[in-house]
Amino acid sequence: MESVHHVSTSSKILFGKVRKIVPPMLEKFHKGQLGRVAVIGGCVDYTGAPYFSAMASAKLGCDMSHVLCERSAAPVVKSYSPNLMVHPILPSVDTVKDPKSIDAPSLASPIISMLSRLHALVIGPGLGRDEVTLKVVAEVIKEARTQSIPFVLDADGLLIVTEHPDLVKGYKQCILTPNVVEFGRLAKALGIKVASQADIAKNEQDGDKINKETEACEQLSKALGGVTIIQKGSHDVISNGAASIISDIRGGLKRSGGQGDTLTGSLGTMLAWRAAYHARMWDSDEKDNDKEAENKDDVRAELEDENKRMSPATTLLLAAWAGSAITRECSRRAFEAKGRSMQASDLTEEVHGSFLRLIGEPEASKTHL
Ligand SMILES: NC(=O)C1=CN([C@@H]2O[C@H](COP(=O)(O)OP(=O)(O)OC[C@H]3O[C@@H](n4cnc5c(N)ncnc54)[C@H](O)[C@@H]3O)[C@@H](O)[C@H]2O)[C@@H](O)CC1
Ligand SMILES: Nc1ncnc2c1ncn2[C@@H]1O[C@H](COP(=O)(O)OP(=O)(O)OP(=O)(O)O)[C@@H](O)[C@H]1O
Ligand SMILES: [Mg+2]
Repeated sequence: MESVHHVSTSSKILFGKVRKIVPPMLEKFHKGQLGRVAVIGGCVDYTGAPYFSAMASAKLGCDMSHVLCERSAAPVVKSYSPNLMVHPILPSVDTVKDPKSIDAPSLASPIISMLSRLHALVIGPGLGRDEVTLKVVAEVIKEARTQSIPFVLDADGLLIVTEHPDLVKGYKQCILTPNVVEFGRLAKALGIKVASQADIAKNEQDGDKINKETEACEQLSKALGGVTIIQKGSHDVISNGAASIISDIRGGLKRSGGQGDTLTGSLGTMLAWRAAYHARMWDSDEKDNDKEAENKDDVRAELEDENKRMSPATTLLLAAWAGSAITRECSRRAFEAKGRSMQASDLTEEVHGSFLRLIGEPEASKTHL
């Protein structure tokens, strides 16, 4: 199919480039430099999702993991792990005086005041659909964008985009992670006609199926002004509208809920590391490259040259691909150990092993281990 823009670089080469954006572990670094990530989510109904996301982020290797959740969820999430910093600062209809006339920017201010100290946000795991919460989170998204803080949007966070696409339109520091149903909702909201996954599966051969799905993902990304999207499924399609990468690392066969949370947490840490790479936090052997990748040939050229520094457009796609690959490997390993009894928490325990197997420590770390 002519109209899709696949970058079909091998996984081995991609993992080599992922290693370039993983900060080495050096004695000179202080607490926080390997990543300060906050998950915004957790409400009366869902406490597992923000926990799985924040733990994946921590176990992949960020230094500080925060959860910003609704008041009723906080003691529960805290009880799962003392490693997480849990802040009960997300308002809901139950915690404001008059839910019909709220001052959303002022309710959002405790969260907004934390933003400058964070490297990345994951918005949506277990957020719920409380009308007050969603209005406040929309304010946080606006401010995060103003401050150029990268974020991942998932689950109920995607509902905010479905209702207000302008919040993210054209923002080049975010990743949307819709499942099949969420992708359909987003496409409908943006007036894009896409064949349903069921129709694609019924009518197309494997190669055509991937092309059709990629075409849909590229269209949605373009409609959102080039936002990076991971369309989750039997393989994950990752696109920024101009270039697309397929993640087809083998996963497990159990489809228990909550696996998407390992993905969002991993992405949070990858985004924090990507920011450190672009801030040149450590010495690199890559040659400077001032050009921003604009199309699939530029992206491929940056990915396939071991010694060339990558531009932010390429590292965003690569971070998305790495998060997807790690999650699928976690699922494969957890499924191998647990079979049909596998649960989301089993993926959490596989994050570090998956990182080591797929990516491995950067060279500079090795001398210190
Ligand atoms: N332990 C937890 O706290 C969990 C909380 N979760 C939260 O639950 C809330 C709702 O998430 P949902 O994902 O249920 O979203 P929705 O409430 O939008 O439901 C999506 C529905 O689509 C179905 N579906 C998914 N993939 C499909 C496919 N390929 N083909 C056909 N149907 C498919 C699912 O079974 C689900 O019923 C979110 O806030 C989410 O973060 C989930 O992440 C699961 C784990
Ligand atoms: N058929 C499949 N084969 C292999 N991996 C899959 C398959 N379907 C989904 N996955 C993987 O599982 C992870 C979660 O995707 P899924 O579609 O279950 O998201 P979700 O519905 O948002 O999950 P959650 O229950 O966490 O909200 C992704 O990393 C995806 O690659
Ligand atoms: Mg989900």
